[in-house]
Order: sequence, then structure tokens, then C-alpha cells
Amino acid sequence: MLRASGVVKSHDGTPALRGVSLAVRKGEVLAVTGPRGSGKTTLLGCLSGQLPVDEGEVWFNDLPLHTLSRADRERLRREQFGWVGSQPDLIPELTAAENVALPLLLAGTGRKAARIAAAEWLERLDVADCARRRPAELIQSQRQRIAVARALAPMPAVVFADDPVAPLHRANQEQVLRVLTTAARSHGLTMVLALHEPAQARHADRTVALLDGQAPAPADPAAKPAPAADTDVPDSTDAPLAATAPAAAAPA
Ligand SMILES: Nc1ncnc2c1ncn2[C@@H]1O[C@H](COP(=O)(O)OP(=O)(O)OP(=O)(O)O)[C@@H](O)[C@H]1O
Repeated sequence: MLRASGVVKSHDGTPALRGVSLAVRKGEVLAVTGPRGSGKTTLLGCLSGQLPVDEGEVWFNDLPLHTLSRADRERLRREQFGWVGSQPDLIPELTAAENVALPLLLAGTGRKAARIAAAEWLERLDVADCARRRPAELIQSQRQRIAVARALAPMPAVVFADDPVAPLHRANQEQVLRVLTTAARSHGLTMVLALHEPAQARHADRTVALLDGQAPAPADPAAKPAPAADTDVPDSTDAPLAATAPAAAAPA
């Protein structure tokens, strides 16, 4: 569904990605791990069309993101992609329910349907009791759950989550990661998760480890790894997967 090939990207002359190739299958939860500065955020930015690549290619199905105009990339992001950052970034003047409903309203969903969908997603994320409250009245883990609900409610084709649990306590990190990946799996969404802690990648189906802007080359580029045991991953149209680590165990 999503494929990067030889992606090179620098920020003002500082190399961030030095030729990264990988592919993400439909319905797969892929973790991108690596130490600070290894290029995770930049990779998610390139895969999601936020950042233009300097060299290489990024494909979303049969759409070449690397040749799309900025306006076309922005439309694609709006219509097909969801984003969860490491800070909840909610609109302070809106209630939790209004924050979650907003992207649906912007996409043309009617008011009533948007309100119902927002309530359902807040319920799934265990923050239904926060619906009428504004972000300032909530604690950080509640705000982050609401940000996750906001990203998932429009049912995007791909959800990008950039270190989504960074500001949370360890117990909340586990909970939010589990909720995020479970919600993606139960709704068949594809997810790319950047994670600072390699241990957190056990919530994903597969891990790509970045180091200094590079992912390890696959032992056999033609080899296609078996899907994770707990995941039903369609594979009829996928290219061979690069930079592949063995599937991690499913969370308990
Ligand atoms: N806007 C920017 N301007 C200049 N250099 C940048 C910018 N963004 C990232 N970099 C540099 O690019 C490299 C990769 O950064 P990136 O944020 O992608 O890594 P990361 O793995 O996500 O790090 P972290 O875990 O700290 O978020 C680093 O050397 C970083 O300093």
C-alpha cells in the first residue's frame, strides 16, 4: 500500500535519510524504531507526503508522492492519511467531542453523523466521559486518547503516529499503544508507528530499525516475509518488503 525506495532527505544540509527502502502492506502495523536523530520523524514525513523527498520514490498504491505537487500531496493527506503526534495538539476552544468531529465535518460528513461517530470513537478510546470537556480540563493521557480518536474517526487509509506515547508515563504508554494498535487492527487500518523505545515495537506486526538515516538492507531483497501470525494481511498486490525484522510477538 505504501512503498519507499531509496529515499534521501536532508534538512538544511543535514542528512536525515540516506537511502531508505521499505514497504507497508494494507492492514499492517509497522513500527519504525531508532535512537534520537535516526530519522524516524523525517521518514514518516516523507511517507505521509508532508516532506518532499530529495531523491528516491514514495508510492501510495499507484500514486507517486515524489512527483505530486504540494497541493496534491496535501489533498492526499487530508483524504487518506491520519496523523498522531507526540503532543495531542487539540484545539483548546473545542470540547473533546468537537475536536474529534472536526475532521469529519471538514470532510463533508453531516453534523449528526459526525457527532455520533465522535461519540463512538471516544467510547472506544475509553474517554467517553471527557466528551463535553475542553483540553485544559483533561490530563495528558486523556488528551492523547482524544487525539488518537480524532486521527482514527475519519477511518484514514493509513495512520501515521510519531512517537505517540512520548509524553506519557510508562503505564499510560502501554495502554495508549495497545488502544491505538487494537483500534487500527479491528478497523483494518494500516499504521506506521515511530517509536523511540524498541520494546514498544512488540505492539506492531513488524519492525524497521533506523540508524543514522539508514535501514538495514534485507538479506534477500526478493524474499517476502510471512505475515505476522495474529494478522490477516492481504498480499496480492504488494511489492517485496525491504528492511524487514521478524514479526514481534503480539501484546498480551
Ligand atoms: N527541521 C530540521 N532542521 C534541521 N535538521 C533537522 C530538522 N529535523 C530533523 N533534523 C535532523 O535530521 C536528523 C533526523 O531527525 P529526525 O527528527 O527525523 O529523527 P528522529 O529519529 O525522529 O529523532 P527523535 O526521536 O529525536 O524525534 C537529525 O540529525 C536531526 O537533527
